[in-house]
Amino acid sequence: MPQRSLNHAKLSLLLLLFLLLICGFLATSLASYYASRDAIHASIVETELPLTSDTVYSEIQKDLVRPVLISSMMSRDTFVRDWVMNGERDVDQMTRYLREVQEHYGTFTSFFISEKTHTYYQAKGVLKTVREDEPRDVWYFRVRDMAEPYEINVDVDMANQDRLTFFINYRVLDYEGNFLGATGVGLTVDAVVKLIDEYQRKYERNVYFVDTEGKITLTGAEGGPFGARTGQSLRDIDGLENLLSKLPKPQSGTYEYQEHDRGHFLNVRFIPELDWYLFVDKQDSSALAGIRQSLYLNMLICLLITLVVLALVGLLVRRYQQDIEALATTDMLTGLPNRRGFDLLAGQALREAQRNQEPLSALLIDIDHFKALNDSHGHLAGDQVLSSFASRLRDSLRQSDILCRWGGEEFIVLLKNTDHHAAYQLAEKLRQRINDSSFRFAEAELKVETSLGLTELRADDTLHSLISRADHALYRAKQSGRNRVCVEPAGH
Ligand SMILES: Nc1nc2c(ncn2[C@@H]2O[C@H](COP(=O)(O)OP(=O)(O)OP(=O)(O)O)[C@@H](O)[C@H]2O)c(=O)[nH]1
Repeated sequence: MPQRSLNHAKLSLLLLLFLLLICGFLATSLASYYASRDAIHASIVETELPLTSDTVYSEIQKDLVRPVLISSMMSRDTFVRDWVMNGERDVDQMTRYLREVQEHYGTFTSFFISEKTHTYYQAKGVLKTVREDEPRDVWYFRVRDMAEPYEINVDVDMANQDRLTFFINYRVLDYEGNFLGATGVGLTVDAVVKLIDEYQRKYERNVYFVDTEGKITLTGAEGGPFGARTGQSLRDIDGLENLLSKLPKPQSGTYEYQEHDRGHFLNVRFIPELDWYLFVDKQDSSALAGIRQSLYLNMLICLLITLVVLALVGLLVRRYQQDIEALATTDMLTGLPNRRGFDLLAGQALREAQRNQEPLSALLIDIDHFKALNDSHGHLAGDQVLSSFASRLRDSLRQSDILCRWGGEEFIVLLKNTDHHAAYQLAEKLRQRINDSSFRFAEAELKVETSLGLTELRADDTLHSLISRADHALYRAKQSGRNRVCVEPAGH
């Protein structure tokens, strides 16, 4: 096969291998990436987010249970009821009572509002008188009319610089069940804010509360989604269009939405005690960054493995190619180049000699009566003689000379930088040396003689014309009695 199509086949093989490996690696990497992505996605949507939401919810409930118990106890306290029924005479007694509750239980505020006088008592004394037409006092009249024993209300506390406070408003009844007023304690939302901050930090997600109208009611210290503040409506937050198209009004459930280019997972849960929704929001980049990174690492490793495999296969193919080429150009018996090998070497030697105008001689050497040697001593003996004969020729020549087995018992030598005079001397020396030596096979000492045909390269010679002249010289040597060197002059 010509060299070009060999190279082409080699390139095609490497390319095919590259495509196969890359496609295989890509397919497995992407399949495992998508499988892990789906698993992470499912675990976030089905487990993680609802779990965080449950945890925050139960923490809030826990924080609210204690004040509910304290308020319940206050509403059943006989001192409170007796004091009201006795005409609310000594304000200090009530103030002291409320102060005791506040200090002992560590609440933020404690209060009692009398139905009879509409007086608002708290730990520091009388705060004010509640009025039905005062929006801030609406809560009291709501509690008065409600059927349930208590409510949890999130409101600003007027007694404490209007700080956002959880109020437990308990109805107080006399021994016959008549409404006497409302009592209870208030807690600031600081504890809940801390809790939100802790969850946000720990789980890398955004936690905030939204009322039924979509207004943000409570966030961590750093604000709600994209730094939004309490009181801001979700509708006014840039980037939430996609969420609002899915969730125009807060509603419990799990949602996915895009904010600019980033994907989000969102869990919404209604908290009946507060009439608020708890939003737990996780950005998918933080969730999926890890597996995306391992996908890139995977692909890099695959690419490296592919390149290493290709390099190894390339090397192997080259080695095999070289071995095959060597086999195709070498004679197995003598280890000399064969005719094909000779053509490759001789062409270049001829071109060099002609270009540099240097002399070059061709010498054809043929063992005389080799058939007879084969016939009388066997083919193995013939082989042995051929192999040893080749070695002796090689030992008698220079490294730069080109020696090949021309076929059968015939050898050819190209003597570089050698004119026919010098070549003749060398040919004679070779012939003589062969004559004087013998070849050992088994117990026998075999002797052979050689005929040699010699010619010198002409400027217009081709390899073919050069060898033809040498062959002609050899023919003459054979014809004129063998065991001699004949020269074919370059002019013929
Ligand atoms: N043992 C052996 N014999 C070979 C090999 N190659 C060719 N021969 C034999 O060499 C012999 C060459 O015979 P011929 O071409 O008649 O030449 P010759 O007997 O040397 O006679 P002249 O060349 O005229 O002196 C043939 O019998 C071939 O079979 C080989 O690799 N090993």
